[in-house]
Amino acid sequence: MMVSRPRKIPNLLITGTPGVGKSTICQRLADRTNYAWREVSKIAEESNCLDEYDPEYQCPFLNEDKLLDVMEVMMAKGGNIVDYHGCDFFPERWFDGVFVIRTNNTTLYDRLSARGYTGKKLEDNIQCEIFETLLEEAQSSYRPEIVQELQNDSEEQLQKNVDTIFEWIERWKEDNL
Ligand SMILES: Nc1ncnc2c1ncn2[C@@H]1O[C@H](COP(=O)(O)OP(=O)(O)O)[C@@H](O)[C@H]1O
Repeated sequence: MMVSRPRKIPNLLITGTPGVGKSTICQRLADRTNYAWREVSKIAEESNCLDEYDPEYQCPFLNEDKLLDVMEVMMAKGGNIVDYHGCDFFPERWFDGVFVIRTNNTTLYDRLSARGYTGKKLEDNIQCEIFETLLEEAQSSYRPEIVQELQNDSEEQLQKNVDTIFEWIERWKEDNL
């Protein structure tokens, strides 16, 4: 049996509806910390964790079990910034901090339209943000004290969010020496 040891550096989960700014935040954080930015969609694609195409949502089904096996090794030592628009299937023990990124509906609509989303895909993602689906998913999957919601509509908020997460990392390291 694998014995789990405490991590010296934390693992973070950055989650939220597509378009809220997860990648942008992760990129800046990774540059600043040298932690590994784990784009789950990319890992799934590169590691053949995608099953057949879902015509309704215009994206492939994710083989979650296979993906978790692939990621387990990466997560062991800490120093990971995991980026995904879902969070309830990861093991709770992987994460020390969970950040749910939020964006107001009109801004999100513009960002997703600019990305080429239309029709049901666009509407479903806007609904997902309106109904706070990812926030609820995070709150029901992780201890409330490790879940933080960050509003990310403007460049000013973007910088503030990166600072907030960076400071959280520094504090976590001090508290877990
Ligand atoms: N705080 C922000 N202010 C303005 N534009 C932003 C902000 N955060 C992200 N964006 C822009 O919104 C779009 C979607 O961001 P992205 O990081 O790709 O989102 P996600 O990874 O959640 O899908 C990109 O064009 C990005 O440049």
